[in-house]
Amino acid sequence: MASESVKVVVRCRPMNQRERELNCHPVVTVDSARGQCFIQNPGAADQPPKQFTFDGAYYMDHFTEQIYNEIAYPLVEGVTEGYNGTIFAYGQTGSGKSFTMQGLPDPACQRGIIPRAFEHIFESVQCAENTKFLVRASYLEIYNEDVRDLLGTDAKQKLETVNARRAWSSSRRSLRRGDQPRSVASMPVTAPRLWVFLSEHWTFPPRGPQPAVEVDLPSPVQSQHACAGECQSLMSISLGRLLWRSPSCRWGKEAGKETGTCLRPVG
Ligand SMILES: Nc1ncnc2c1ncn2[C@@H]1O[C@H](COP(=O)(O)OP(=O)(O)OP(=O)(O)O)[C@@H](O)[C@H]1O
Repeated sequence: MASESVKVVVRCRPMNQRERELNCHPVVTVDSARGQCFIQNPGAADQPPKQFTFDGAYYMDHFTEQIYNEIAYPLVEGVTEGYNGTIFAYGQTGSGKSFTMQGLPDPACQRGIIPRAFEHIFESVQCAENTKFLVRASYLEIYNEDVRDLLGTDAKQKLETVNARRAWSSSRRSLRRGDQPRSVASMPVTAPRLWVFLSEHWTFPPRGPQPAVEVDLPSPVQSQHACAGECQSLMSISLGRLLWRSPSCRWGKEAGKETGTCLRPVG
């Protein structure tokens, strides 16, 4: 596969019962070795099929296991080394997004990408030496313009959204403040340098007087979270790759205590 940061793969699902009953004919063929997909116009069988090339192309007989190993595995490995990664499925309703992402428990080769990634991450955590990990999971749904926390106490409650201009000016302030205690020039050349994303989570404590900014360093950086009490993460923005770590690195623990990763916005 090419080494671009964004990779696109396509998966063609088998026809469903309705399509078979309607006597539909497949118009898609796939050349997996070349990552190519061909679509034949059924009304113009004499014309050559339209050809599309992707980073990967999978047909109806491919299993999610193979897709995980070829596409998701390297990305999840990167996450365990401190890189950010996202996998998302896109397609019209009924095209197989849930089938690929969540999958079936049985047969095992069709288990989805999400449970496979969880297993992969926790295996890596178990095998790691001299590194502490903090694994957090959130499960949000964005439906139309509404955001809901599916793991929240009331999964039907819509989360509050913030004015983007206000969020950005606060983010800049947070970045400037976070830059000050950051050691850059004094970093020993031999220090274990990791490219780490600084991601910012806007959080809204249900019972707190002020919103807190939580700066989260993804694994393998040891991270303690600033947010006191119950908070609901609304969005996560990757702002840059900023920090390094050594085994003795310590991060702030309490909200408002401005050490390490812990920040509070001025206004
Ligand atoms: N690769 C596949 N092999 C076998 N069956 C599949 C495959 N992909 C999808 N299906 C089946 O097709 C149907 C629709 O798939 P799925 O529910 O994953 O679609 P979806 O894109 O998540 O739809 P929606 O957007 O409506 O939630 C399901 O019955 C699923 O089992």
